[in-house]
Amino acid sequence: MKKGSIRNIKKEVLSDQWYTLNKYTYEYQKEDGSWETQRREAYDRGNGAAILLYEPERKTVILTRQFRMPTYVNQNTDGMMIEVCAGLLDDQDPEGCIIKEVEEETGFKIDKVQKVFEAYMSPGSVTEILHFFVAPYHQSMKIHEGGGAEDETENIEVLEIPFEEAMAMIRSGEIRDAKTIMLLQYARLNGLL
Ligand SMILES: Nc1nc2c(ncn2[C@@H]2O[C@H](COP(=O)(O)OP(=O)(O)O[C@H]3O[C@H](CO)[C@@H](O)[C@H](O)[C@@H]3O)[C@@H](O)[C@H]2O)c(=O)[nH]1
Ligand SMILES: [Mg+2]
Repeated sequence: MKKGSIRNIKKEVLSDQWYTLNKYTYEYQKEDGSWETQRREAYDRGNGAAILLYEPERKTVILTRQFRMPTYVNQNTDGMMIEVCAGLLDDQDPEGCIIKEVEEETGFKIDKVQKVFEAYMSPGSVTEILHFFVAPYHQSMKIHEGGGAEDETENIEVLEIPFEEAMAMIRSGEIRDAKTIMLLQYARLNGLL
């Protein structure tokens, strides 16, 4: 039977600039009960929240387009990514965070969101848990242009796209952000649109 317990955990900070890269050394108990020493690096940038805004009558969704440097250095020619609205929690609760993030990034003022699931997005290397939400929107909720917080260099473009077109963009590879694919597929599976 798998034991899977660990002991003697030691943490070493490798980098602590914008976010934190830690290296953990620990003993891991194997199936036969013996202990082996393992080393793993874990990138800690806190937890996050993401949301699909959808308009049931017009069958559209709100997505964002922004430059993502880590993708630019790995096969994404112009570094631009089409994503659902998302942000880091900092010290907020996931629901409060996503409502604020929606207003900053998309310019929509919403007050009700539905949590649909949460997920570790890259469990071998990143500590983050991402909280996933959906919420209907309407043009009357638009209070400004969006684009990201004034003090952050986000330069976010807000897109309103027919749901079917967004699904086709997954197939064509124009959308290849995991959280966005997960929420669009949730919408399809649950008949939101
Ligand atoms: N100066 C500086 N700024 C940074 C750095 N890394 C990120 N930023 C800035 O930090 C801000 C974070 O913006 P949020 O909207 O809060 O987060 P996010 O980057 O959109 O994160 C969302 O997407 C991620 C990628 O899918 C998710 O990992 C995350 O949970 C969240 O959903 C952005 O303005 C970004 O440019 C850095 O190394 N240096
Ligand atoms: Mg964001």
